[in-house]
Formats: sequence, C-alpha cells, structure tokens
Amino acid sequence: MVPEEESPMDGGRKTDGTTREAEEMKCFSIPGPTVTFRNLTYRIRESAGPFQRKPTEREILKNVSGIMMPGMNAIMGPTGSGKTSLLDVIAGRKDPKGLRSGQVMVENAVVTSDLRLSSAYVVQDDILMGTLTVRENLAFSANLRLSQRQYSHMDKAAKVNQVIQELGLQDCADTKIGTVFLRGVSGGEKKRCGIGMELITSPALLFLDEPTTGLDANTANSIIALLQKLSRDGKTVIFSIHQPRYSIFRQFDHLTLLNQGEAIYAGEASKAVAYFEDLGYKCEQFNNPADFFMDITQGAIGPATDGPSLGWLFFPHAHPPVDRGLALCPLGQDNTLMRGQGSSSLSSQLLLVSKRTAKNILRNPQTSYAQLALNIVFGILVGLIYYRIPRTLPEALQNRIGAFFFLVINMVFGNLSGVELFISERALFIHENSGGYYRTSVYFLSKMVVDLIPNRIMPVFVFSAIPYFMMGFKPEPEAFFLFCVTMSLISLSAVSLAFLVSASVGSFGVANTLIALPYVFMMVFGGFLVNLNSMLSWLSWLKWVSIFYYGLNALTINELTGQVFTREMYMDQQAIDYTTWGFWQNEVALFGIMCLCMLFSYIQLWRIKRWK
Ligand SMILES: Nc1ncnc2c1ncn2[C@@H]1O[C@H](COP(=O)(O)OP(=O)(O)OP(=O)(O)O)[C@@H](O)[C@H]1O
Repeated sequence: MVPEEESPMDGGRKTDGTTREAEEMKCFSIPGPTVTFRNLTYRIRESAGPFQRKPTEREILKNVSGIMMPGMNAIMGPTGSGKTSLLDVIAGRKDPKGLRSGQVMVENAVVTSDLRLSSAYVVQDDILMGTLTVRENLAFSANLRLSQRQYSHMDKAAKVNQVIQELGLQDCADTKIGTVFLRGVSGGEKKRCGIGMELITSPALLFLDEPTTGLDANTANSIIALLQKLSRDGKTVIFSIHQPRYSIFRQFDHLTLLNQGEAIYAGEASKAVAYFEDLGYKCEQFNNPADFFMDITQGAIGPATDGPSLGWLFFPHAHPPVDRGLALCPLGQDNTLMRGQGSSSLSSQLLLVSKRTAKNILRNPQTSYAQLALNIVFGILVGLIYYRIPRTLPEALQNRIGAFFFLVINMVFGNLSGVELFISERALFIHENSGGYYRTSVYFLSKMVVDLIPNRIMPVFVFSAIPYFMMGFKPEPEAFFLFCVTMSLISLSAVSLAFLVSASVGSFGVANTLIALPYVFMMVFGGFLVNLNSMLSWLSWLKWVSIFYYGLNALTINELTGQVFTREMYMDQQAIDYTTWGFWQNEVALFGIMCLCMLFSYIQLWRIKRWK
C-alpha cells in the first residue's frame, strides 16, 4: 500500500483552483532526486536441467556504478547487455535475492523495494485496461493513487485533464485503448497513456523500460521529446533504450553504456564519443554515435591505436559516489527517503476496482454471453432428452439419475472458462499491485463479486428453471428452490477450483490440463459411473473430495425422497443418507469445497512473484 504520508512532491489539500495550479507549478519546479548506485553485482539462477543437481548462477550485472541526476538518463547497450536488469535493480523491481553487492541511494538514503511504491515505472508492454478509454484509465490511476484526504473528486478530474493536456492526448481522450477484438488508440498514444498513468502522482523520479521499442521513428521521437520536456520540468528520467537514432540520442543528458553486464561508460552523453575516440576508436563523420557505441560493444570496430581496453568505468564530469559522503547500508534494510502519494481507503479501492471490472465485463461481454447461451441451449437440450420423465419403473429411476448426472456434468464442465479469470489479467494485476494501486484482497474480492454473480450464479438459475419443469420434477416450490441452491453450489465449487488453478499458473495450456484432471476424477468418483460400495476401499475415499458425489447425492435426495415409485429403495441401495441432515451434509460439503478453493486462490494470488 502506498503510505498515506504527505510526499515532498505532494501539493496538499487545496480549496481553490488557483492555489492548486500554483502548487502544481511548484511541484514541477522542485528538482527530481539524484540516484546513486555503486558496485551493483546481480546474479540470476539458471534453472537446472532434470539431470543437473545444482542450479548454475550467471552474473548479469558486474560491479556497475553511476550517478543519475535530474534530466534525461539513458541506459544503452546491445541486446542482453543488462539494460532492463540495471533499470529494475535501481527501481527496486528486481528480486533482491540476486543482488550480491552494491546499493542504490536516492538523495543519500538507501532505498530498497519501497522505491517501487514511490517512484513511477513505465513498463515496456503497455499494460492498460483495453476496454476503457484513455481518460477512464487515467481516472482509475488518479482515483486510486491520489489521497482522498488531499484531493477532492474535482481535483482528481482536473489532474487527469492536466495530464491529458501535457501528453497531447486531447484527441483520443475518449477513445478506448483497444483489445484483440477492438481497434483502439495508436501505439504512440497507448505509450503516452502508459506514461500518463504514472505521471498522475507527479513523481519526481520516472523509470521507463525501452519506451521507444515497437514505435515508428516519428512516434519514438515524440515520446522522447515528451520525456525531455518532463526532465526540463525538473524530473529525473531514467530509461533503457536499445539503439536510438541521432535525433533521439542528442537529447540524452547522461549515458550509461553497458556491455555484457559491465558499464563501459557512465557520464555526460555529449562527451561519450570523445571518450571513446581518446581510447583510439574512430567515429566516422556522419555516423550516429549510438551506432558507433554498438559497433564498439559488438567488436565491429576496434581501437585504431593501442589505447586502454574497455571494461573499466569512467565518470567524466560526474561525482564519484564517495565524494557525496554516502553511507553504506546493509542490503534489504528499508530506509526509504521518498514517500508516495497517499492512496484511497480499502472500501473505495474495492468500489473503484469492482466498477472497472464490471465496466470491462459489460464492454467485453463475450464470456458472459457464451455462458448464458450455453446454459440456455443445454437446458433446453436436457429438457428435451428427458422430457416428461415417466413415473413408472424402470424409466422413472433410470431417467432421473441420468438427468442428474447430465446436469452436474454441465454445471462442472461449464465452468472451465473460470481458468481465464486471473491468467488474462496477470500482467495488469502484477503491475498495478506492485505499483501500489490496490491491495491483493481488493482485486480478489472485486473479481469474486463481479465475476461470480453475473457469470456463475445468474446463468445457473436460467439453466435450472428450463429443464426442471420440462422434465416434470417435483412441482413443489421448496423442491425447486433446493434444486436451484444445489445447482448453484455445484457451479460455485467447480468454478472455485478453476479460480485456484487460474491463480496458480500463468498459461492457459497448463491451466486447462490441470483443471481437466480433477474434474474427470471427480466424475469417476461421483457414484454414477461406478458403484462406490464395490470399489477398493483405499481408493473409494476420493469420493469425499468429489463435487459430483455431493451434487448427485443432494439432487437425488431432493427429487426421490417421498416419491411413491421408488420408496427410497434406490437410495438405500446406494447408501445415501436421505434424512434432512443427510441432504444438508452435501450442501455443506459443496460450500466447504468452494470456501477452501477460494481461500487457496487468494493465497496463490498473494504469492505471485512481483519481482522481475
Ligand atoms: N529473472 C531472470 N531470469 C533469467 N534470466 C534473466 C532474468 N533477468 C535477466 N535475465 C537475463 O539477463 C540478461 C540481461 O537481460 P536484460 O533484460 O537486462 O537485457 P537487456 O539489455 O535489457 O536486453 P533487451 O534489449 O533484449 O531487452 C539476459 O541474458 C536475460 O536473459
């Protein structure tokens, strides 16, 4: 959670627009912080193969140091040189376990993972809600991240308008971002909106991972021009970039050049060419310096004379960290200097996130429609197959039990789509949750409320009503009501299991395999396909975890108890307890499965790795 304290960048509560504007101007005139890092060594563990005992370690950052001040600070280097890793370590987004030495300081205070809550980080893949407009996305960020105590609704709307103006997003402010099904704003506008989501909190320190990747030359230019404008307003802008064109390169104030995890240059960008020329490398007259540096790192050109070799750090015109009197502090110790803006209360977070989820479902209703359509078609189909079940044996019994099995299969397997819930928004959730937008519990609860009611409970009532009367089940309202309750509990427990799988894995392929397996096992141990009394005793215990077992039992008790044609004979044979408590035992068991799966889903969601 973003702390509620007032930040140095925070304007505080304002009563009139003029004061607010003046304060905003003041925010921009306060210089951003100086970020210092030294001797950063970062190792990753390469996953061991099946025959390898110990995982191997690889050093991806080797003793990297530097100072980044307010302005444009670029981290450049060839692919795989460690640009993103360095950016993430500085921004406190990389798993601290891998940091073997070194520290990062912001304005003389050691920072660790807390920095990620107080600084702004724009990820490479624009992570935005595609069904919402640019303005709605920005408003979502403003409503959640600007303190309720300090900003009124009007203040927040004014802030959104201000960001739209600053980023030149006026023309597309009310256009949806876009999804695979929906054409939305352009790539450049999406990138601007991503930057805007972070600028909402007026951060003094802005990190961007490859902000120009995937954009055409003009759009890339305009994004860099925007960043340059922000840096001239006093912000410390730190970004990784691969191989920019000259018009982009010349806007850099500070350059950190990486090669195979080592910083081979860190200093004023305008002096980098001269530095390498001093080492004997020759930059052709019309060559782009960025291309020149890439050629050096990739060994395409060598020194003309015997100069010093690459691989040691140079700080032209930059103050070495020791000159700034920075104290060493053990890694992992939190001593955060900057504090983020206060965020909204738990209940308003829940309201805002639920509203966005509902909006997203309404604007992207394919899953809900499919769920409803499937239930109507299946309901009619079951109703037709078992139309007016006779009340004479053997059909009265055979058809009823068959119909129950058919109904439960539909309830369970109809919820396979539940595995989509947390996988499709995994990147968005990780980004927003680690950026301090909302708590894990808020996201979880909003998903439960907004997904469960329209997608999992309402269609069940439609589905239950259609075949129930077509088949000629007990006409009493109480029996129909208990039938609906049972069907809902079967559906909810099945979907909870799907949610658990969804929160545990990151890919649809794995999730589909993982969910199909327990569903099929539960079906076998439901008591319809095999008589559980005749099964090996050490195997038959699996019925106790079967949604099918409890669901079939409850439906059977509800329909067959008191019927003249069976006289409970069937239930006696199957050892089904058809007392009132016997019926409710099944309902409680289904409810228990649902609660357990929900609880584990939440734990799994909470355990998702936030580190990069
Ligand atoms: N969490 C991780 N797990 C495994 N390998 C990693 C991890 N993070 C970084 N690496 C590896 O470290 C090296 C540097 O990666 P990084 O993404 O920092 O490079 P980069 O310069 O940003 O590359 P690119 O320009 O291609 O994005 C790569 O070989 C990458 O595969």
